[in-house]
Amino acid sequence: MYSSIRFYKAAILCREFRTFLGVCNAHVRTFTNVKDYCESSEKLSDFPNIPIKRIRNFSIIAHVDHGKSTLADRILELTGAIPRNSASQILDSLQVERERGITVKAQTASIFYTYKNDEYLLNLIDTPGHVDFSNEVSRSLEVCDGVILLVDACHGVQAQTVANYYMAKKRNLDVIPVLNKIDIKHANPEGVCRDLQNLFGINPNSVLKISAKLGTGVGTVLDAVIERIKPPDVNREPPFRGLIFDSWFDKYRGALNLIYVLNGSLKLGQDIQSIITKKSYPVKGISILLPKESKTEEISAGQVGLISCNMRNSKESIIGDTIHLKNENVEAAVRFQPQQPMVYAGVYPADQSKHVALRSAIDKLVLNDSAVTVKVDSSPALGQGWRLGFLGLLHMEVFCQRLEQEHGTEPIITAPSVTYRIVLKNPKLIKQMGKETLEISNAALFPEPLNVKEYYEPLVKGTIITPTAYLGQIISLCVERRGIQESSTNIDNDRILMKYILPLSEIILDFNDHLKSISSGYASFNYEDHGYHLTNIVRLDIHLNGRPVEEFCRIVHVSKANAVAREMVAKLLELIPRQMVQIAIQGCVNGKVLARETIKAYRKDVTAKLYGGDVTRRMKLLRQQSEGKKKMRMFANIRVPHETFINVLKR
Ligand SMILES: Nc1nc2c(ncn2[C@@H]2O[C@H](COP(=O)(O)OP(=O)(O)OP(=O)(O)O)[C@@H](O)[C@H]2O)c(=O)[nH]1
Repeated sequence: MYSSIRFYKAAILCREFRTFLGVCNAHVRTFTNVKDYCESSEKLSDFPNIPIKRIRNFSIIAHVDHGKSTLADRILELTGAIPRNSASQILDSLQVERERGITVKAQTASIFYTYKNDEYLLNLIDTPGHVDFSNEVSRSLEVCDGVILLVDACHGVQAQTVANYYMAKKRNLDVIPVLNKIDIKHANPEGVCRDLQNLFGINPNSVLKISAKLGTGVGTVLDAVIERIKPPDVNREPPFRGLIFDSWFDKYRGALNLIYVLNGSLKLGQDIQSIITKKSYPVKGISILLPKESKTEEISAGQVGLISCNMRNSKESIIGDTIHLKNENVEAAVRFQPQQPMVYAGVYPADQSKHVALRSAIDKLVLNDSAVTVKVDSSPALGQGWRLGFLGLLHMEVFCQRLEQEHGTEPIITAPSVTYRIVLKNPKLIKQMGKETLEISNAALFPEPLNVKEYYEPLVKGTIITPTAYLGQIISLCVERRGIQESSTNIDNDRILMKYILPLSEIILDFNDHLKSISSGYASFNYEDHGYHLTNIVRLDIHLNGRPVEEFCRIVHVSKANAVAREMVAKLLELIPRQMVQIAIQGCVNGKVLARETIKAYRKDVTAKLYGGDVTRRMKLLRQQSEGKKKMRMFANIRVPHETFINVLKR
């Protein structure tokens, strides 16, 4: 059976060539038409029989912009999965990824590669680099046996390189160190190799040097994947067991589940059951992502396939769930450790009549972004909505952008906040709440200070890697953000790695942006959870014409209340457009006004039609106008543009 794969290949093969620059033992083909390749039923009919020892499952991990998606493109081209000179960043298929030029979703592609005359199936996962999407990386690593650790040969080891390396090592994955961008003139491969040796003990001789942009050495990377990454440790014997590691919603087929087969095999038409929900479904379709979806009849252990099974309710598809054949007993695969959200924000429909549509959009999107948590919430000003938990501000922005772009909704997003722990002292309130410690992320629910015994805030352990030239400014930034230095290590003569304990609330909004701007883009930052710590916080209210606007209120550290109040009021002055009434913007803590600005009303020239000098008439008209405005102010419905809610929070 397996030999027919080769027969098929011979038929559609345009040409075989050796990698044009790398040292490569492999035979690599290109195809004239990617459709031929993807839609060959003959090839895919033999797919389940590919021996386990000829399968490799691997991810490309790296710091932001070190070239993961570019390398994925070159690998797909080299193996003939996509035609040469296809659109770039083929696996970054979301509109938000193309617009922002970043990967936000891990993407899988199954590719075929011939190495020393043997056919191999490689399952490649391109992962995001930004810390806000590290959930995607850790989820992807659960179904991999090895990783390509890509490092930019100009910028060297960065904060996410360190985090990703340890994430891979913790899972006992084989690591292939690869230096990218060696085509750039000031690349310093030797220096970066030394850093890899100093930091991780990586032998410089094992480091591959490539240019993903030009394709230089990409063949050697594929050879190393086969030589250095172990085949999957799975079993083809029944019973069938599969792990759902990604899912998304298709309007015709319902929830689609990307599964990694751990045991046995799964055939079209069989009935599968979820270990968590106990619900069962007939398998309506099985496809392989080549990267285009290509139908097959069966997949077996070690392989990755997309299953459609008429799962209409997106909540039934759970990342980390184990599926098995109906009425069979299997053990659950190890569940992914869900990452705890770091930032919370309220999401409301701009128009309450769109509530159902927004709820359905959120449900569908959460299916594709399992790191987001959803709780029902309501606000007097914005009506019924939800409180969503995100891994960071960029994650929140991307999610909201996807809600708009992919689902045509227009949500209002409230101030993002971290979760504070508040220990109450008022016995009546404790009884009413049913607990002594409250977890509060919504400033609107902040209890009266006289009822509170202690406040706690979340901390993170941050890793900063920077050239020593920017050290002074970076230390000042960390001090300003209430950071405490834990350690500092020289990576080499020019670069330093520092560990800081920082309050999460001080870094979620713009810490990274500031760090980048003061270091001309050279410093990098990564963080991990570091528990809760005693603190002193207050609720800062923003009043518009004397009325508190709940969506703007924030929990701030006492030492920052004055500065934040002034800053927010000044920002709102810029962001709220002038209107027919005068608008007073005030920042208040416990009823005390800390800052105030006024937006002047438009002054319609009611005297325009008066020609000449009738002063008394002119004054009368102006008086009438001002009386009218007083009335308007009382009923004034101040128009605050949507983006103000997010923009006001960026420093
Ligand atoms: N000169 C040069 N540029 C490269 C090379 N590889 C990637 N780039 C460029 O580096 C930039 C970032 O590349 P991406 O592939 O988007 O990086 P990424 O790691 O996938 O980025 P994220 O997914 O956002 O983390 C792009 O402008 C690429 O064209 C290379 O080998 N040489």
